[in-house]
Amino acid sequence: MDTITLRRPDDWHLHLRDGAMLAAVAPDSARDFGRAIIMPNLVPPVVTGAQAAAYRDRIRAAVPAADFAPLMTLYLTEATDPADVVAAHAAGIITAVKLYPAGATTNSASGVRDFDRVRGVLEAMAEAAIPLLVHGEVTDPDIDIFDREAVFIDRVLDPIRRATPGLRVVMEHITTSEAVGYVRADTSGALGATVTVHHLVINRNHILAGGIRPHYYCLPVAKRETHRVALVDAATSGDARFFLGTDSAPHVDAAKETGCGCAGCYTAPVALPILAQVFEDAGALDRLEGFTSLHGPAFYGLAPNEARITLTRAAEPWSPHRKRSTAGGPVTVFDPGFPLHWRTNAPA
Ligand SMILES: NC(=O)N[C@@H](CC(=O)O)C(=O)O
Ligand SMILES: [Zn+2]
Ligand SMILES: [Zn+2]
Repeated sequence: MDTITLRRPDDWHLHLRDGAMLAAVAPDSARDFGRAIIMPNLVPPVVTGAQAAAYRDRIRAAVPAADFAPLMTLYLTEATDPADVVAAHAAGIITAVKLYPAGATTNSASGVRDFDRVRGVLEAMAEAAIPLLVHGEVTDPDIDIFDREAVFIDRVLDPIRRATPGLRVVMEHITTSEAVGYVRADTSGALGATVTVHHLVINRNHILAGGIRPHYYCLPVAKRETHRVALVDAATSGDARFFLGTDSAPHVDAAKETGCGCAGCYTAPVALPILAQVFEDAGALDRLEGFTSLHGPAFYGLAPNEARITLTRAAEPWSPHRKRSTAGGPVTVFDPGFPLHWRTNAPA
């Protein structure tokens, strides 16, 4: 039996939803993670500091607060008031601001259409060192869905960064070798990227070959195998610009297994066991702690967690719960397609 002990991980991209779904899923993240960047794409979205504070309090009420800290974000719209963003950050209510191109993903209808209209907010954020977190896909219907991330980098992200010197940016849930290359080529020190668990494990064949598998459908959609390999290489390289953001995104089965299914994979309950296997297979278990627990805090200017978590590898695989039950119906837990030998010490 092997064990590894890590500083308690953080999740730098997490969807906890609200209400009954929040109550059902928040404990899964709080068990293994010390902090999480909470995505603001509720319906309606979290757009003001006051709304972020209220949502933070609902999250705190849903989990035993002692060892889980929600780090809140605001959803950037063309009507966002720079002064509200700066004040919410100064008051410690928010950690970052999230940019969704309008229509790019789940609950993104209020996102940005005309990037010139958020220029003032972005400049205020650069000034106050507030990170911009980016869902990096163009929404132009003429652009093939598998190309939307790469095109976003050229058409949107790079121009925004050039126009806003000093702006700290996290490319969220990267899925392509182009994104890995863009981060690696950066010399500003102001660019990072989160990598999900599922994008380290699946490629587009998992979604489409041999039958359509809605629980592997997420956005950005998984790409071909060469891109998955590039992501594993980035995550296991020790490069501190890459860190874990699970993008754990629960939807009830009824919303996934339907004629027009929602995007999102629910990975929180199995994220660390899967990651340990990915890093072991890459011969990089010694770099797991950097990816899960050190690089993210460093980018955000925070100390790593003091608490530790132990992962144990047993010869016999264990079987995670396949469903998380919620008041709205069951949510399917992500299946990596390989046996899980690693397990966290926290109660399952
Ligand atoms: N990743 C997803 O496929 N879905 C996320 C939204 C997002 O992160 O883009 C969700 O909120 O369900
Ligand atoms: Zn997204
Ligand atoms: Zn997300």
